[in-house]
Amino acid sequence: MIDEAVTDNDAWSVWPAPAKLNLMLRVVGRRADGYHELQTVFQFVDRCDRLGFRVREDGEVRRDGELPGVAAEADLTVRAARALQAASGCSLGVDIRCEKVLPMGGGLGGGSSDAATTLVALNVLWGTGLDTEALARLALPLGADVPVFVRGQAAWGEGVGERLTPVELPEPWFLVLVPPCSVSTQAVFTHPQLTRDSKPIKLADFTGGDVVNDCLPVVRDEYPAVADALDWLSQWGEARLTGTGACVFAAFAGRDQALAAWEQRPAGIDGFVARGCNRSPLLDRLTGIDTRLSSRHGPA
Ligand SMILES: C[C@@](CO)(OP(=O)(O)O)[C@H](O)COP(=O)(O)OP(=O)(O)OC[C@H]1O[C@@H](n2ccc(N)nc2=O)[C@H](O)[C@@H]1O
Ligand SMILES: Nc1ncnc2c1ncn2[C@@H]1O[C@H](COP(=O)(O)OP(=O)(O)O)[C@@H](O)[C@H]1O
Repeated sequence: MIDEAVTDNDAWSVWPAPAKLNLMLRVVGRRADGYHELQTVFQFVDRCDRLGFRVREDGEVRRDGELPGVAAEADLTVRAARALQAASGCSLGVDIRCEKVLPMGGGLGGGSSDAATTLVALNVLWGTGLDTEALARLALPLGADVPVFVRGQAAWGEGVGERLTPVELPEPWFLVLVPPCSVSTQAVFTHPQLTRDSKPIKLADFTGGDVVNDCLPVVRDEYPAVADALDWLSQWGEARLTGTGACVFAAFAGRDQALAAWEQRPAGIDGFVARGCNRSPLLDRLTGIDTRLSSRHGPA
């Protein structure tokens, strides 16, 4: 986290890195390499980390500021910048600032989104000119969720999340709760009780109401704070887990209803209200249509 707010000016170019929600998640198999085959639906929300980039002539990639628990060399923004340099032969470098808004390890994909925004923004700022397919190929080794952020469209995802089919979904308001615990993705996927053989479904089953997250029973059992958040949220509608958690969410028809529920939250729980978006704020930034961020920036 950096003290100085990231602001657009002559030197720094500022780009959003939105969160995602997994509106459902089925674990339908396990590959030889231990990774799990999933079916999931990704939708973005207009709650974003903010990344600042300042191009350097000397080819160095540097993180400007600290991110607690993440060394600069392990930072997905730094790794993404290096991957783009290597793939394109670009001799330029960059300073990268990250104003962290999204909780880390919460199933909102903040780190993956930061990586994707770095690829998309530097492709413009460095003039490397890779097309979306090439950027998505660079994205996958950085993390299973990075390609969907590069493409920037709500999607039906299969495989480990790399086989993506764009979908048009309702765009409700969400109340997202951030329970005071961190869930390890790896721990959930290696848990002996995890269901790994769910029957694959079709998109129509999801739109018809099949919104199960197969990770939920394991996460509920292991993390009482997540169970409490789900129980509280379920008074307002279907309470769901995003990814492997820890964040949970429920959909509301309007912002006011979501905010009214938020006002009544139990003590000691963090969270926010945000709008679901089929088109990511990153894609809007890329095409210069930046209206969603300014008009829809979620409260709380
Ligand atoms: C589950 C999902 C759903 O969107 O979200 P999160 O809860 O992490 O946000 C993702 O597939 C997570 O993607 P991502 O967070 O990029 O995972 P990675 O860093 O690639 O993997 C972390 C670890 O989880 C396990 N893993 C991950 C994805 C997968 N399909 N099968 C797995 O078995 C592997 O042990 C891997 O070492
Ligand atoms: N720029 C970054 N922002 C957040 N996390 C990062 C970043 N770079 C590396 N990481 C690592 O990635 C992990 C997963 O982060 P994140 O994508 O936010 O959560 P999740 O995968 O649960 O949605 C973090 O715990 C952190 O160790």
